[in-house]
Amino acid sequence: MNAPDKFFLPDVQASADHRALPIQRVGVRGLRYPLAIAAAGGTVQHTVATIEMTVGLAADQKGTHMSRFVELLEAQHEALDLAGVRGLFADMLQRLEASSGRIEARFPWFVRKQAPVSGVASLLDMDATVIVEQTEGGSVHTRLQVVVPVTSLCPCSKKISAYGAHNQRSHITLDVRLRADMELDELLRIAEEEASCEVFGLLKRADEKWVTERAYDNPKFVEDLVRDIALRLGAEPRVAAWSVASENFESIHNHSAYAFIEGENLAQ
Ligand SMILES: Nc1nc2c(ncn2[C@@H]2O[C@H](COP(=O)(O)OP(=O)(O)OP(=O)(O)O)[C@@H](O)[C@H]2O)c(=O)[nH]1
Repeated sequence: MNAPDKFFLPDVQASADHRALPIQRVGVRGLRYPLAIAAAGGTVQHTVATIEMTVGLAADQKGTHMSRFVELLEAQHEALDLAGVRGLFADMLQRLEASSGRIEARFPWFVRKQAPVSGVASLLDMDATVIVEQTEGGSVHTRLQVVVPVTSLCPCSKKISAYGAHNQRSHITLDVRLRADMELDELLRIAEEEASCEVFGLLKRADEKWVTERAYDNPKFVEDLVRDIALRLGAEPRVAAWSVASENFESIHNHSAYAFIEGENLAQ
């Protein structure tokens, strides 16, 4: 079927608007697309991202040209590192004739880990989000967000009990605005190192003994988790601003313990 001749189709989006109201963000969201992510060591991980791409719209313009966001993704054939996402962002502003915008790509990220005693390898999955944004007149910011699963063991329960201590899985969300690029795996390691213990996809009995005893030796409140990770991010020169949230899925309640902390790193 021949596409109708565009010369006879009015371009409503390009028409004028008279309400004197600029729009900060307009575009597409909930767009699921396969993405190739360039990771450390030259590896490439293929995943599926849920994408939001928006731009600012001037007060005198009726609509943005939404087809162009998807055209940009269609034209993306190289694996993306953070510089690549910033390049896609610059192309978006240019293609949509905009001076502000935001790209957010949320995707599952897999890390291959070795069990602590047996050394058996397996994958750990976590949620990751990359955001590149520029507000009107502002500079381009790159943000990473990861949700890391860890074990937390309660210091109070350990202190007051004759034996044992309640412990549970926790989700720790690290959100960093970068001065210089970091790898997702670096943020994962910071969260795991400050937890009672890290978690693994595959553990043999010798490993299970190791993780059980390590958690017991590293009791952490939800407050400890966010403060200890905040100290690490606060000391990281590649981070300009950060927030840490921990949700502990308490094994003694039908609700979670939760803490959130945020801060900025003064430029060195
Ligand atoms: N701005 C805007 N566009 C919409 C809306 N609803 C649907 N559309 C999109 O309008 C698109 C078509 O408009 P454009 O992207 O401008 O398409 P086009 O004019 O043929 O392409 P260009 O010549 O590149 O502008 C479709 O892909 C729809 O997804 C809306 O609420 N606002």
